[in-house]
Amino acid sequence: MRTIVIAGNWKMNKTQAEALEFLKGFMGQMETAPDEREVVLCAPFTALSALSKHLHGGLIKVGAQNIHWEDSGAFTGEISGDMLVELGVRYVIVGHSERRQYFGETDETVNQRLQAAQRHGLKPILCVGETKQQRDAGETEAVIRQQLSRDLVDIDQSNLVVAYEPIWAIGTGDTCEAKEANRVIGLIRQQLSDPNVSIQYGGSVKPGNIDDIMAQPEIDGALVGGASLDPEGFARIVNYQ
Ligand SMILES: O=C(CO)COP(=O)(O)O
Repeated sequence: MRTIVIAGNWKMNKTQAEALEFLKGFMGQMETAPDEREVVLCAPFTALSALSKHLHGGLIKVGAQNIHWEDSGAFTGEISGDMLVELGVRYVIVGHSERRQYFGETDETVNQRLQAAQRHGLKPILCVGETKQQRDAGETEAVIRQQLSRDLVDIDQSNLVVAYEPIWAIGTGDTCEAKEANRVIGLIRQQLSDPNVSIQYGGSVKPGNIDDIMAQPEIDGALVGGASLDPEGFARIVNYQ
């Protein structure tokens, strides 16, 4: 059975105080959320502890945005699996295009981070997707095939979420057409050995397009950036029809 997973990626937004303020608005609107939808808030490291305390193991899960592959050591600025687990974290985003683009993340380090997440019992959300240039050159399928084949070496697919995030659709308002996202996600599914992996779409998901996206048969959820910062908007996304 494929689980529906709707995750907010707050990126480098919200102080601890702002995260708690968000929860106040968000929780009030979540009472009617269908039980079978997994809802995750992927917050900055500094807000994880406060979020976990307020959510104490309820319907909404806490996620991080990165994890180092070693358990400890001389890795200035990094964070380990043990540190995340201690804070009540359940999910972790790995290989987001912003980390690949700005922080030198490679398929090899993405694979190592995925392995570390699984070793610590965290569910990784692996992000894959093509640039505009690659799409225009007709390379979408090849790029994604290569990312998956390298990122997923020795990864247990029964504890994994994949997010298809076309880079040209991130933060641009230029959402990938729902049918096209469905097509690419279908291709991603063909490359996975476990048919039950949840595959999300990410890239300019908004309250106004979530219903269309979630109506697609291959799409099992969404990874939401900007629109997850607003409690009412994100509640509307979680409560898609
Ligand atoms: O990068 C994203 C989620 O990880 C998508 O961001 P936006 O929803 O702001 O386009």
